[in-house]
Amino acid sequence: MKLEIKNISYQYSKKGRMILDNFCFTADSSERVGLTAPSGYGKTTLCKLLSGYLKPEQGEILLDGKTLSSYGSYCPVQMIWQHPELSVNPRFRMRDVLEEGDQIEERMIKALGIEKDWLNRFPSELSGGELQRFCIARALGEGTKFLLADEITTMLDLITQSQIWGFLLKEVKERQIGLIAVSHNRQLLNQICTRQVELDKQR
Ligand SMILES: Nc1ncnc2c1ncn2[C@@H]1O[C@H](COP(=O)(O)OP(=O)(O)OP(=O)(O)O)[C@@H](O)[C@H]1O
Repeated sequence: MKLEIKNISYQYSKKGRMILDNFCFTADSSERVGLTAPSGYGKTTLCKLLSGYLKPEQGEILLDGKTLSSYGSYCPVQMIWQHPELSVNPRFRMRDVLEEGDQIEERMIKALGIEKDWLNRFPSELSGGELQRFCIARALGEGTKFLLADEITTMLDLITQSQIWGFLLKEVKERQIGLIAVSHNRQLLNQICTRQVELDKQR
């Protein structure tokens, strides 16, 4: 599948800076693309546009030639955020957090090291690494075709980082899910990506 960004422009307010200005980009689901740029250049904004959280003022985003909204209620481009505690409903038990997504296979829960007992807890009763595992599972529903990983392991220790990336790489390769990974860690991107793209500062 092909994810295309055609001439996207975006600014948060009319008087604000153009975060993306006539920006174009294409990725195939066989690829793992590393997205780099200094802080504030618009990497997260681009991910939010790509996953439908923000609407572009100009331009379009197409998956295999069709707009994301034409794919129904589950967006095939899923985003995993840097701060898992901000991306889950604090009033939901973890079992319900998982159910917000598409159908999630039991084997993924196991492979991510999610323990049965955690399913009954609230987000505040888990560590950041434990919580991020749930966010990763939730983003990997059956209908996912592209995964956007925005600094998803920055706050985790090296062992947890390596477990999470080991799982993710295997999963995206086996299921032919395209990956766009945002990180300031070049070494990580060199290891996991098939190519890297530097986002330029727009005017
Ligand atoms: N909701 C918002 N309202 C107004 N401006 C915003 C909003 N969100 C982000 N911005 C601004 O948009 C610019 C791009 O932010 P973004 O988070 O996309 O950058 P980034 O490249 O991901 O940065 P970092 O590497 O620090 O995470 C920044 O100048 C930021 O202050």
